[in-house]
Amino acid sequence: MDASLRQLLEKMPKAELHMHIEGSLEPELIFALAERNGVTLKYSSVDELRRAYAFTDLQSFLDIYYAGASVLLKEQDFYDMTRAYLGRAHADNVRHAELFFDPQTHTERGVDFGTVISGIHRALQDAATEWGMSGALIMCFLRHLSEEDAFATLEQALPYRDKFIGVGLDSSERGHPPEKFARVFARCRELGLRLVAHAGEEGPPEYIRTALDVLKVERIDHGVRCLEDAELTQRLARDKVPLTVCPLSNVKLRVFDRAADHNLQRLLDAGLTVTINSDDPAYFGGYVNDNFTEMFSVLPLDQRHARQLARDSFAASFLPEQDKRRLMAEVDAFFAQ
Ligand code: HPA
Ligand SMILES: [Zn+2]
Repeated sequence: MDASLRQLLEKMPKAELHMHIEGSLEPELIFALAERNGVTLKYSSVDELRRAYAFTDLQSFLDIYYAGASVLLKEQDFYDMTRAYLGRAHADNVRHAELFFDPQTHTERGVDFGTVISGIHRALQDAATEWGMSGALIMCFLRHLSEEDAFATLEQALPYRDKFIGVGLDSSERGHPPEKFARVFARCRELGLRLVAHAGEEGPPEYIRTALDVLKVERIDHGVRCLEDAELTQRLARDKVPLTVCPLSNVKLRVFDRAADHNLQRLLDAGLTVTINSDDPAYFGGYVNDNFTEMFSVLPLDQRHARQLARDSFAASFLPEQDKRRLMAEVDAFFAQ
């Protein structure tokens, strides 16, 4: 890729819409927090932990990801983790970040819901004050757990309703179809929450369809397997349902064998609204700009694609309309230079 295209990708204003905050925990921070909190890890060093990041599928990643999150106990731990991510995102010129968090990973270990959300939220407030970066939180339900568990989590979340804008669905996809959470999502909808779900990452296109029809989600996280179903692809294009695509994640979790095999270009050619995101940057080998530069290095994408991806990152966000328009105008001004 030529240097000027790389510069554009790195410097253009962008939003990140698919990032699990627990997936931003770098091994160094995991060890620092383990020491601070007296938590014993299965790994004896940062290097040994990093060497364990050789995943074969989604589940092999999730096992290590949940183990890493076990060092998070105090409000300050959640703050420090989020602060570190936002600093990296700011350096990548992320102007708006919608972050997933997994409360059940923490409440299961006896950490209070309020501790989790308060620490993450305080870091977002500081990033807004210091860097003018906006942010929002999306609470994810772990789909390998029960509907009852999800309802209990929603109850715990309600006193903090002002601190998150929506809900999502993550963790082990296969065998846990969206309809398992139909009633929880219906309740969240009544509460005025924004709705998203992971679908069509490892799971079949059918899960994308039921996420739309049964859960009534507004965006699909990943969704890359939609291309296996022509009618579904047409529907996604026609209805402008955004897909939050995470290229390095897809390669690390073997959804595609190599970056060059990624279907990003075909998704764009099909007229879909696509955004590029980092998913779990500490585990998958890069932050959002690394995802952009990798895809533009191996696929025949050009400056027009870059502009479209930047614009659509704001268009697909849950920002108020006037903020979307302002940020998309900034993208246009940036590319007009
Ligand atoms: O990519 C993912 N898929 C499902 N669950 C997850 N939880 C963190 N990252 C992911
Ligand atoms: Zn994800």
